[in-house]
Amino acid sequence: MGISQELARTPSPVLVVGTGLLGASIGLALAQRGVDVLLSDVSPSALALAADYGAGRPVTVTDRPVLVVVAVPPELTADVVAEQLRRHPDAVVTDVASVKFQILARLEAAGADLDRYLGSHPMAGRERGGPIAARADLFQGQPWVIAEHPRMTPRALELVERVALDVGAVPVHLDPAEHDRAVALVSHVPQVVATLLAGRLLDGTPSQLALAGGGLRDTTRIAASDPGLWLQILAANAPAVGDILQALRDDLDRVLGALADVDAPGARRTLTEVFLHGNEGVRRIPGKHGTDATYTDLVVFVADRPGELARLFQEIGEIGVNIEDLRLEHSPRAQFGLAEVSVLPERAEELARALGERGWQLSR
Ligand SMILES: NC(=O)c1ccc[n+]([C@@H]2O[C@H](COP(=O)([O-])OP(=O)(O)OC[C@H]3O[C@@H](n4cnc5c(N)ncnc54)[C@H](O)[C@@H]3O)[C@@H](O)[C@H]2O)c1
Ligand SMILES: O=C(O)C(=O)C[C@]1(C(=O)O)C=C[C@@H](O)C=C1
Repeated sequence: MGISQELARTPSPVLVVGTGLLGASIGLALAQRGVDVLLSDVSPSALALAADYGAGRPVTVTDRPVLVVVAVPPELTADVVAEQLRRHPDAVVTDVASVKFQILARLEAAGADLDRYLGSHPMAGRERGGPIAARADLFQGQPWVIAEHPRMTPRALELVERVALDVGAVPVHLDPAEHDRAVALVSHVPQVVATLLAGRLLDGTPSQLALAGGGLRDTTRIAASDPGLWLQILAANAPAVGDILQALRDDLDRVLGALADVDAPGARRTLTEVFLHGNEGVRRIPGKHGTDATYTDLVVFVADRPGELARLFQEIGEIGVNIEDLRLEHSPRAQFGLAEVSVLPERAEELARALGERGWQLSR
């Protein structure tokens, strides 16, 4: 169901350049909120398909976007951003590429108008590209990194934050270099490891592979990702990814040493420690409460007024649902905060409905 126009914080029109998975998903989510979304792509079929799915309408020469969202492959991003800054001298331009430092450095070297550029990165995606894989709810409750830099204007920050919130994401503010180090750990190295692991399956016989279960599927889903995209991501973040892979190689060497003689003194302890570290690591993933308990997260908008959060908790109590976990996100310039409430999955729908009836706005 569409969401009414008044709810959109993002001003119209917004131009999305690159209508693949990310661009079409952003278009769908914004269009559902009533934003006038303009679309552009070098591929006529990607453009037509995104428009057919309802992600927006093809841009015309007379259109004057307030904001441009560049969603093209990483190695083209700096050039396309620079071109959009020139073409639309009054617009703020953002991009959604998976790496941030190199793009900013290239724009700076090219003398681009950095006041109106502010890079970003939604931490949500899929292993399949193209508008056919796009989803309006792709960004729900996911972090959306805003890669702040000293020259950006408050208006640029405000517009990018509004888009992130309108598509249901949670804005996170990070410096571009800090962003690249973080995603090396939580996204780029996991991709390399999943890819290497899946590559090993080439040695498996059909009867061996027929036994594949949930464990293998959980650890290899992203190995189906686009090699071209990932080549560009790794090339732009090579040192940070390399550092973590070196540490991983040391870990593998320890496991290999223990496996070479499992009866040697210390070998079993080494293997146990590897597993205990893994248990500890998985518990550190926010929203992932160990391996034996899963909750459903609801993201509720909370007005920036005294007592609002207390009222939310009280009403959830009245509805009779227990809060299992809670995360708060409040951006200094926004007039509201986001409360991410984790509840038992079987109670989530009932809670969402009851909160909606009581006038709370949920990000979905
Ligand atoms: N795939 C993910 O999971 C994911 C997640 C977060 C961010 N990103 C980032 O989003 C960006 C887009 O990735 P995607 O997965 O949507 O890729 P995609 O291949 O699905 O879409 C990219 C689109 O850009 C178009 N394009 C290429 N060059 C262009 C140009 N010069 N002008 C206009 N359009 C052009 C292509 O025709 C294609 O339709 C990348 O920078 C990627 O790093 C991807
Ligand atoms: O879930 C997936 O399929 C993804 O590939 C998403 C994922 C990630 O690693 O989390 C991949 C790359 C993007 O830059 C952001 C998100």
